[in-house]
Amino acid sequence: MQDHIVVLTGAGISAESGLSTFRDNGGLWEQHSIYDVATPEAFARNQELVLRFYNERRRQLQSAQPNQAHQLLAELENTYRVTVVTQNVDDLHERGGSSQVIHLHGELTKARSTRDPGLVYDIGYRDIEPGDTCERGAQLRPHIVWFGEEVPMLEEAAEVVRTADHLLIVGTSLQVYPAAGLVYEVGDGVPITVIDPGAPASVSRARVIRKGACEGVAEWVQS
Ligand SMILES: CC(C)NC(=O)[C@H](Cc1c[nH]c2ccccc12)NC(=O)[C@H](CCCC/N=C(/NCCC(=O)O)S[C@H]1O[C@H](COP(=O)(O)OP(=O)(O)OC[C@H]2O[C@@H](n3cnc4c(N)ncnc43)[C@H](O)[C@@H]2O)[C@@H](O)[C@H]1O)NC(=O)OCc1ccccc1
Repeated sequence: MQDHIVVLTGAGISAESGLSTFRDNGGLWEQHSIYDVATPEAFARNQELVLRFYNERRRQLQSAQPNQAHQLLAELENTYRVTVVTQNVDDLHERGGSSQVIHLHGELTKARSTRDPGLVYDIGYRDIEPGDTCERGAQLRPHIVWFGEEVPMLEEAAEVVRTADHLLIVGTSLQVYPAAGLVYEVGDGVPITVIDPGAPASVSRARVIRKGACEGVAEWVQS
């Protein structure tokens, strides 16, 4: 039975693809307040501003490419069972070749109905405009988990982490919950590796590789 490698990723793994992280200097949350662009209240207050924020990020994503870290994780599937649990809303894991990706916080390339959350549409890199509606005439919104909103994939992700033979954590500050709490679901004695140049100190007994994702994942794969 192949070992099961679970990879928990954050914005840091896409930094070397040119996508800005959230908390680093010049990060997204420096340019925009979470409360103006990433909460249901913000959407109710100023739909146009929120849609523009995600349209800009979707356009940025269209010109971004998966990097060596994304590709190396995909190649691991030749030898191991690999599941990626990501906080990222970009599609770079899939474009890098990963086949098992759980998006905890949604996907930029999808939209959903504001009336019926079950109505989800693939929109590629198209903009969502005020007046764009679902098949029942309700405004569309980004298929993203905003702050204060439930994380529907949480239990499925926790189940995956519980079955890990190795937990690899790449490019996340582990400051957003309940996603950050997933590291505590790993089985006793299961090896944990953190790859992050500014590694958060919070993951006890983890092996830490203080390097960027591309160099760090390459080093880990060789080890
Ligand atoms: C700010 C934080 C304290 N707040 C929260 O966690 C809140 C509130 C909360 C809940 N429980 C708590 C417990 C304690 C405290 C607070 C809370 N959580 C919520 O609101 C969650 C929802 C949270 C999800 C929000 N959506 C996102 N994303 C989509 C949007 C969007 O993308 O626009 S979160 C978003 O921010 C997070 C950013 O974190 P990272 O990805 O780690 O990025 P960051 O910039 O922080 O770090 C980058 C790292 O990379 C490293 N790095 C840099 N360069 C490189 C490099 N080259 N290579 C490798 N690494 C690198 C850096 O060193 C750094 O370590 C990601 O999760 C990302 O998805 N919902 C909820 O609790 O709902 C209730 C509920 C329950 C049931 C029913 C109804 C309601």
